[in-house]
Amino acid sequence: MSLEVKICGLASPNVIDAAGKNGARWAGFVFFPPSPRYVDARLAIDLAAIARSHGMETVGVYVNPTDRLLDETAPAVDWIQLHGQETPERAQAIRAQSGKRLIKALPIAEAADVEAARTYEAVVDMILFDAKVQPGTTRLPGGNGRTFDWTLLEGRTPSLPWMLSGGLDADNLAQAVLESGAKRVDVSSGLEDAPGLKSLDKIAQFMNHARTLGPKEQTP
Ligand SMILES: O=C(O)c1ccccc1N[C@@H]1O[C@H](COP(=O)(O)O)[C@@H](O)[C@H]1O
Repeated sequence: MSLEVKICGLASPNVIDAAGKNGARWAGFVFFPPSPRYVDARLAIDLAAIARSHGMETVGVYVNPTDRLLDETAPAVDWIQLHGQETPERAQAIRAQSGKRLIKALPIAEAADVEAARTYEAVVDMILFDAKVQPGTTRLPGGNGRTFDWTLLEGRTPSLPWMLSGGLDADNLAQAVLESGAKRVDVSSGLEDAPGLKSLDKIAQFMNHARTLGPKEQTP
């Protein structure tokens, strides 16, 4: 079993085919309109059918979502990734209402940021450690291609499954896994030729590297 990979910001059938054929576990759809990777509910439902036909699980990426958005996109989504300022209470309510598995993204710049994972341990199924962005430098809380100091995760990771993201690509993947100890990774802009435009070659190259890394058994 190689490293488990989520490829995020998928918006067309050929890219989903490439992710599936190359062995990605998760296909991510971004439901945040300012993103160049945004897809609406209707498109996501069609794309989810393709992803599932490859055996992939689907992840909806949300930033402080309304209940209405969660309901509209529900058929496309196996996992909900919360990438905004959702509190543990809000995460718990979304999990109870949707019946789906939850991923909470946490922005990381220093050791104290990693500790925030503890407050979500009882209410989500997975933590995603992503790079913290400086306020005012981008409209997006994720998908910015920025890395953080991966050694910050050493000895501080939560008891529940967690995933690493933030600026990963084929060139830095091995180092990121070595320094962080990640068994699961999430990648988006590092597989693009332009914002929102995934490269089939970059997907294949990244997945080739991922196959040489990671744990020997599948995780929950
Ligand atoms: O990709 C986006 O546009 C996006 C928008 C809003 C919230 C999250 C988003 N993407 C997530 O950001 C991380 C890191 O992405 P990258 O590899 O640094 O480009 C990843 O979890 C995406 O799911």
